[in-house]
Amino acid sequence: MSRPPFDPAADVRITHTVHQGRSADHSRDVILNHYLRGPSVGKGQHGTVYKCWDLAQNNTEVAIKVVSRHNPRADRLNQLKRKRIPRSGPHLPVTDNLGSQEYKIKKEIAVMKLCRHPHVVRLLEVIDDKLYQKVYMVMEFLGGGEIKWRDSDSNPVLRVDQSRRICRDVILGLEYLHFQGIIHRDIKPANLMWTSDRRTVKITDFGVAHISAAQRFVGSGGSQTGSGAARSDGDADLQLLFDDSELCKTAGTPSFLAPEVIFDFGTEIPPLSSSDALIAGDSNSAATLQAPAPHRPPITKAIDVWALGVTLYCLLFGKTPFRVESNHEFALYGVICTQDWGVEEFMGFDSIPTEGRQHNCPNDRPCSEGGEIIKLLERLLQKDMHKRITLDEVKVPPLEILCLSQPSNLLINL
Ligand SMILES: Nc1ncnc2c1ncn2[C@@H]1O[C@H](COP(=O)(O)OP(=O)(O)OP(=O)(O)O)[C@@H](O)[C@H]1O
Repeated sequence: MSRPPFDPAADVRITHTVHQGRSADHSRDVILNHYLRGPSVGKGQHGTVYKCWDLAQNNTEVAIKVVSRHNPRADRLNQLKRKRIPRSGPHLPVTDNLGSQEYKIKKEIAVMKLCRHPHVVRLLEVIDDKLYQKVYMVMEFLGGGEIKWRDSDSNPVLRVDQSRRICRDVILGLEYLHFQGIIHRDIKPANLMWTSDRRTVKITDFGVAHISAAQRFVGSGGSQTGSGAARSDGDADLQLLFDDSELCKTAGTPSFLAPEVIFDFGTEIPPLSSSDALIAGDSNSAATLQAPAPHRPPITKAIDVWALGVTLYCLLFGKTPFRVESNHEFALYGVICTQDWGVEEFMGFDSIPTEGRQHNCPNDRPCSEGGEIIKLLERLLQKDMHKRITLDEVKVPPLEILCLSQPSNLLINL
């Protein structure tokens, strides 16, 4: 078997013994095994994340996500949702049951255990507290926080070169995930975090990620569907945990969902109120609407490429490309599936001219910087997943607008 072109998967310690105590000094801080617990740095749907220090490793900073193995409230809600949502009919349920809390944690850990890459948050240890039914996920600490991309008036706060650099890091991380058969399913700025020195961006939050046996080890180019096969016992275990039919379920964040995920909303568009008309479109928008394909396209890693396009748009313009004025999710899905996106006159905090949509520069002559980026966006935000650019293609000149071949050298000061 040829060696994968990336580092081998991380060695993640699995610990079943748990000692919890208080530090001997006045602070009486909580100590869990050899980790000193600091302040909470975030709360997700399923757990709380704390900044901690690894006392056995020179007080290295780590982040520990604490999750309850069982979350009766979430499990009950899941059951209720399953009962209330009609199984037949033209639309997929918006909030599919992705399984019990325990199943979710198992999947998140299985995904993170496969990963060891400079642009993917690293899982270091899992502490399994059977007595108190808690799981502690010890990760590298990302002290720079989430990417901030807009101000309170939805104006961009990042320069174009900064946005390019962020996307470059995400592409390298995604390329690695996709090679492993991992589809992240929730790429968006909130799941991209800075290291403390703000030099590197890492992909985080594998809460809805999926490992597709069919798409494992097939590279990111060529066919987006792939045909990988299980290679080891470990792979066979992953196949048991991850069922590819789950990929059809709607998971992720509405504004970032690819048209193929919400395909049914493009075939039968819910009525839009006049206020829900596309508000992203402007005089520069290319008005051609793409008719949905007659059959549901497969759900592949191309959904992450679409979400990357939405993310790049957000960083450049301070807003999402598809928007409806009401908070109506179905209306938004209709717009994503059937409407085109528009661009403003300038992009980024440094106001680089976009020069509108549809740049037709000859292949031997590059467009302006803004023009090249819009060309890239056109190919990332391609509604037909078969025509959407692959990550391999993004790296080929002249599209190599994100300087993927160059070492990262841009320090972001925010
Ligand atoms: N490795 C990390 N280092 C520093 N802060 C982190 C790290 N991981 C998560 N956080 C912070 O903790 C917050 C909660 O993260 P978490 O993954 O639990 O929740 P989430 O992103 O809302 O996902 P979910 O919906 O799956 O619970 C994040 O928004 C982030 O601010």
